[in-house]
Amino acid sequence: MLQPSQPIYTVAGIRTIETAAMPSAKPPLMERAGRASAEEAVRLMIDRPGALLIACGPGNNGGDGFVMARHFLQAGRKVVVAFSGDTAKLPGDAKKSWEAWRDAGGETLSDLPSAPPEGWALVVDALFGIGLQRPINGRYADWIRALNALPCPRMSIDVPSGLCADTGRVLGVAFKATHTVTFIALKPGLLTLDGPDHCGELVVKRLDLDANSYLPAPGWEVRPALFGDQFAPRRLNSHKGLFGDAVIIGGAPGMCGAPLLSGRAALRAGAGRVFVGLLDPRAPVVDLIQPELMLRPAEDALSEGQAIAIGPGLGRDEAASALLHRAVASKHTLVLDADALNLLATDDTLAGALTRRHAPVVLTPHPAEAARLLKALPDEIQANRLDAALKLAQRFDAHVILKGNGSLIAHPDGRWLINRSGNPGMSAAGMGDVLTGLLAALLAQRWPIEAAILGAVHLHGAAADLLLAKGIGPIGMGASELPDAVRMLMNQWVAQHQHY
Ligand SMILES: NC(=O)C1=CN([C@@H]2O[C@H](COP(=O)(O)OP(=O)(O)OC[C@H]3O[C@@H](n4cnc5c(N)ncnc54)[C@H](O)[C@@H]3O)[C@@H](O)[C@H]2O)[C@H](O)CC1
Ligand SMILES: [K+]
Repeated sequence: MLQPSQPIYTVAGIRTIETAAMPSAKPPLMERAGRASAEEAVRLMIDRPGALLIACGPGNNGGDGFVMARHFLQAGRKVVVAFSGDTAKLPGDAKKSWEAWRDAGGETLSDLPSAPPEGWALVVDALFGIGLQRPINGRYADWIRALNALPCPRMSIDVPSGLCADTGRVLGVAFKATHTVTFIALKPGLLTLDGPDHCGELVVKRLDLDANSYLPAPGWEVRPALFGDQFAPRRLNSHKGLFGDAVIIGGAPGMCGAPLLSGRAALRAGAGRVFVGLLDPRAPVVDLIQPELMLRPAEDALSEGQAIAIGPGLGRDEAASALLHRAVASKHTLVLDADALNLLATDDTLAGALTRRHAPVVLTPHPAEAARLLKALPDEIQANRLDAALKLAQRFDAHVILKGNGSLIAHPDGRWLINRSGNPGMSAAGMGDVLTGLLAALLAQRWPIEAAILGAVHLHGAAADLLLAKGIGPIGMGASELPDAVRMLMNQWVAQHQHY
């Protein structure tokens, strides 16, 4: 009997269902995938009595669809299968699945049928999975457009058809799922670029982890425990020196807002002191909204602090370049953002000096800055974000945060992960400045470099998610609203931390 699947736990909006203990002689992988898909579909159809439509493709993704259809047929549900290929050309397992569907009395239509009067209970995309090789066009594209227009839940098997499982790019046209059941492990393309817009609610079915065709996209499962003692409660016998000095440097004439945003964020994320070095000779000597910030002429701020973030509103003139050279020559942990990245992109001596440093460096480019650094076009960066992030990490021997939907973190040794927090409310001016400030604050508090990077990126997005949950955004969410939400999250995590 088909039972609806029950979530074991939800992390960052992704439910992961551990497959119930399998009989010793495990059924073939496709059987397990098709059944797992059917169990998920039952959950989606609980209050929807109508028929189920499954569109099958020419490969094993289609095979999963035939297995799923057979389970529904044997459970007595009305199920319609559309398959426009040649069953004789189906690959091995998929052919067997189709034959089992046929032998169970299932019929296969060669075109998409029109919806019954009561509408479909659910439509299932079993057209293409990880085997998509080229942009989808012709009849499959017509099917996808027609399915996307249907007013009912839409479920994808493994990968929304038309989405590249590696990069999150849409090849031609892509199925817009309300739910995606992916197998064995998350694929990077489900988590970055256009993946999240096409997956809907994402469920990972581990299927007993048989063929690990993809490395799990690490880092998507971000939980306080990842940060170890960083969230241990503060000792009573504390003083601000214990929480470090963060330094933000930027603020060329007319661009002081950016470093002030970074500085304020650094305060909210717990730095003991925050120095903001401003290039503009007419810059204010105090931030009247946040007088805790210690404003300094930029060249004086360089000698402060444990961690220096340089770039917000820095500008690209001689003075900015000279400051950047001094920062790179320093022994500090360094965060390069915004104009510091643009200067780096055109200054090979800086690049050389960067790779000779001992203290860690973090680059925080958005796609256009990454394109300048790699002498590429922004579209090329977005075409394979993971590749671009890894290339930057290697080229500059630095840790990299490639910002955007599903921000990518790449380390110089080639390890990488994708952040799952955040939402379109972050598409607003100043959000990058806030991230830079968060990073400087965690580094100033002597977080290990990888925890600081993951912490800053995750908290940045999680703060935006918290604001969204309160009805603030996505329209009009302001960068200066994030730091208070970050502070709330960090203190919640401290409260959750085991005290003994
Ligand atoms: N690997 C695993 O761990 C599991 C895989 N399963 C399922 O199998 C698919 C992958 O199957 P595969 O046959 O490799 O690829 P697809 O089914 O995605 O399709 C390939 C099929 O489609 C043709 N094709 C590719 N691009 C196009 C295009 N643009 N237009 C037309 N035709 C195209 C190609 O020639 C092939 O014929 C995986 O996603 C899972 O769903 C298991 O069942 C579970 C574990
Ligand atoms: K699919």
